[in-house]
Amino acid sequence: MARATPLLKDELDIVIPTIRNLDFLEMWRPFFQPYHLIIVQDGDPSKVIKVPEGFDYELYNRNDINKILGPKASCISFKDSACRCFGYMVSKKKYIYTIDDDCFVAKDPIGKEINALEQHIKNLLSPSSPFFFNTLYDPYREGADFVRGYPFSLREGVPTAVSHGLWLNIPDYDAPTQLVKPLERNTRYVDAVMTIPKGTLFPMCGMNLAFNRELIGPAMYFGLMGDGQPIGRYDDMWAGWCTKVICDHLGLGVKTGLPYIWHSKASNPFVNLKKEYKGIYWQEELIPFFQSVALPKDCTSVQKCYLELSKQVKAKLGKVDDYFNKLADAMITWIEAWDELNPSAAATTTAAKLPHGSSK
Ligand SMILES: O=c1ccn([C@@H]2O[C@H](COP(=O)(O)OP(=O)(O)O[C@H]3O[C@@H](CO)[C@H](O)[C@H]3O)[C@@H](O)[C@H]2O)c(=O)[nH]1
Ligand SMILES: [Mn+2]
Repeated sequence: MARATPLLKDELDIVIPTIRNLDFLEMWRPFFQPYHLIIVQDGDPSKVIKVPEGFDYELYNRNDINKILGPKASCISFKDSACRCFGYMVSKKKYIYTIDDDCFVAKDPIGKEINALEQHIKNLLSPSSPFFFNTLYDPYREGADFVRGYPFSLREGVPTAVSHGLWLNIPDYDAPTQLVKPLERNTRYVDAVMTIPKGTLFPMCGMNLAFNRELIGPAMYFGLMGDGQPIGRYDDMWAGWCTKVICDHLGLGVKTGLPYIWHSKASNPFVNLKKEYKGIYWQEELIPFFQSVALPKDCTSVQKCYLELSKQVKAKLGKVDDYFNKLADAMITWIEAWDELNPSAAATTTAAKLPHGSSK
């Protein structure tokens, strides 16, 4: 029987930020080989990154990024995994999956290898239900449905923009938690996918993440981190907070849960603490800011939402630290660069029809 064409084979790019050889791909070969990879090489551009034979990929190092973006390259972080967002920008595909190079194929409770990419695709291709919580989790999953009392007017759901996967073994803990619980491993496999309700923020981890680039790509800017910046390991968090408020505004869904990957390497908690510590107290001001963000009705595209967000970041967070003035400017540069590299798609995302006529 002819082998079925892998789902979204020509509509999805896999983006990998890296500072090392990509031997980890050997384990993913059965699942990733049919797909195009975009490798964003961080750090020393003269280092040669070895990619296993048989993968179709494009690789960008810092020299390439500077050449392609010119002065706008200033918005792409250096010496931090945040550089991965350059891969989102240069991709021409509808979907993105991004994974770290210390993430491997996990096994489910019956020992079956998990095709994380396949599960993310299922998550992205089925609707989300942000306006009313379904207690039986994902109602669109085989063998589940909406439970009694769930309004029929809401059962159509909304388009899914983001699929946030999880991790067995090394959990994505912040440095203080890592220091207090150095031996803790995540062994709990929760067989669930759920939509994060509208109005609720979440800590988006970039390790095992997929999204619909056409719906939400311009919001997936992994904020300025690494070399020359006062903070690290908040790039994905920043992108997640911006993405969620924009998804809520445009009536798009964000899911979390399956699939799991096996996260193999715990990074150094002391190095992590140095990177994170400002973020640990800044976020006590950032979260109330994002919770109070109101985007005007005329923000009908991701780009317009993002530029409005940048304005509010500068106005309300610039006083927290000058870093946020820089970040607000970098957010604008990111959109300019995005639209330069993606002219046809620029400013096209329109607000999905909100059920119940609900609006901001
Ligand atoms: O300077 C760098 C360092 C690393 N990378 C690449 O980025 C990912 C993640 O690196 P690593 O696994 O060492 O980091 P973690 O502490 O486990 O995870 C952090 O990364 C983010 C999640 O993706 C988040 O901030 C933390 O969870 C690997 O692919 C490295 O090769 C890099 O590009 N530049
Ligand atoms: Mn890691």
